[in-house]
Amino acid sequence: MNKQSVKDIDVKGKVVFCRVDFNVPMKDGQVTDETRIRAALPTIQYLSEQGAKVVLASHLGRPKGQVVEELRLNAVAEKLQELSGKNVVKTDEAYGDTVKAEIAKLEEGGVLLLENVRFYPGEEKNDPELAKAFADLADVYVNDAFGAAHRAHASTEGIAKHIPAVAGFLMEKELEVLGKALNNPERPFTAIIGGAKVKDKIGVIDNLLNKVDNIIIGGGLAYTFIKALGHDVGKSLLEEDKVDLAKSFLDQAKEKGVNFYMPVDIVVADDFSNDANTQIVSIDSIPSDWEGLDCGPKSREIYADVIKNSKLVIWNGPMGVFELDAFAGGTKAVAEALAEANDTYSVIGGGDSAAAVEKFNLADKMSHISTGGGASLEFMEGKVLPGVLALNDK
Ligand SMILES: Nc1ncnc2c1ncn2[C@@H]1O[C@H](COP(=O)(O)OP(=O)(O)OP(=O)(O)O)[C@@H](O)[C@H]1O
Ligand SMILES: O=C(O)[C@H](O)COP(=O)(O)O
Repeated sequence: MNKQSVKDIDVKGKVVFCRVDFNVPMKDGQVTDETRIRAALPTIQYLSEQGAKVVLASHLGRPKGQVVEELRLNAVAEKLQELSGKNVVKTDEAYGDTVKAEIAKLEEGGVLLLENVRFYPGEEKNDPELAKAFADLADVYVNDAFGAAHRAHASTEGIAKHIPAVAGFLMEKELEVLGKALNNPERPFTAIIGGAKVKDKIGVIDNLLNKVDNIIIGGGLAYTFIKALGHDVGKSLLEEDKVDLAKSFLDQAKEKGVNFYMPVDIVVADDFSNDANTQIVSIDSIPSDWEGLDCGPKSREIYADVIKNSKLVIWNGPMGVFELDAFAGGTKAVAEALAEANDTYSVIGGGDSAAAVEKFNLADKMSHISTGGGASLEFMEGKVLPGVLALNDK
């Protein structure tokens, strides 16, 4: 990496604004997967041991510039305290005089977590004033939020214009491992894209079509493609205004010789719950009152075959609503195929995909579990991540 890291600077006695990605899955106010918090610990511990005053900043969810009570970082602070064994001070704001006063009370090695930075409209707009307000809290900026490095926001990019800016250990490790896989990828190279953030992910496919040999589409994303083939999708997740784009991807895949795999059968349900009535239907027979929540057994077999014949697989986004056992089969089948494919280098990206692999106890069978979802995808597409670009060169 040609960017400076925490090892290149002296942080003793300095206030370090450390951007982390604590955008973790939550349920009923509790953190349900702590992978991203654990992943940030080496940098936090190091800064603390070096005598820095560690001010952590993160987003959680998409509160769209407003305070959303359920998206406060209090539960995250508690989890961090438990995992790090350090007292973690939590502020209810992310900048300003009250925060400054709390930072002034921190001892060397102390750790403080700011409130969700996305409670402020300026964060996602990369507002220079907000970036300056963040910078005013600290002497040094450390970016360890690989998962948010594809966003040019005030706490991931703007702040780096004001104070010395370096990478944390997690950021370094992610760039190194993913960079190795990407430069000269082993082939066949397969991308598996699923999940629910259709708008985010559909654009990524455009670039991947120039890189990979196989694309597997699953999860909520699949229905926009099923619609593009001219089939009705009932009540399934659908991004109507992306149907034409999906169509064009199918054409491009043909032109470029990329094998494009979509579900051939679907588990549909009459309700979004474990107790729903379900049936397995082919993609041209989704009943109008039902919604597709998982891929069916035939699709799973096809996907497993492609995976086992690949040398490099990147996987982002679950194949179905894996949180509900009734719709976890497709995601589990993909995870198992990856676990069994000994000759395949597997890169898992995305909070939910990582959580799924954990849930099936297969995490240690994967080659690399990235803490980045969209970030790992954009990196693998070959894009320069703004959060990385903004850091000081070596
Ligand atoms: N068919 C479907 N209908 C509705 N939701 C689905 C469907 N399939 C999967 N999902 C949901 O998609 C969610 C995950 O989507 P998401 O795009 O956030 O993936 P991710 O792996 O977390 O990636 P990222 O970190 O980039 O967000 C899960 O909560 C899952 O229940
Ligand atoms: O979960 C992620 O991929 C990162 O935390 C970024 O979140 P975002 O997609 O809401 O920007």
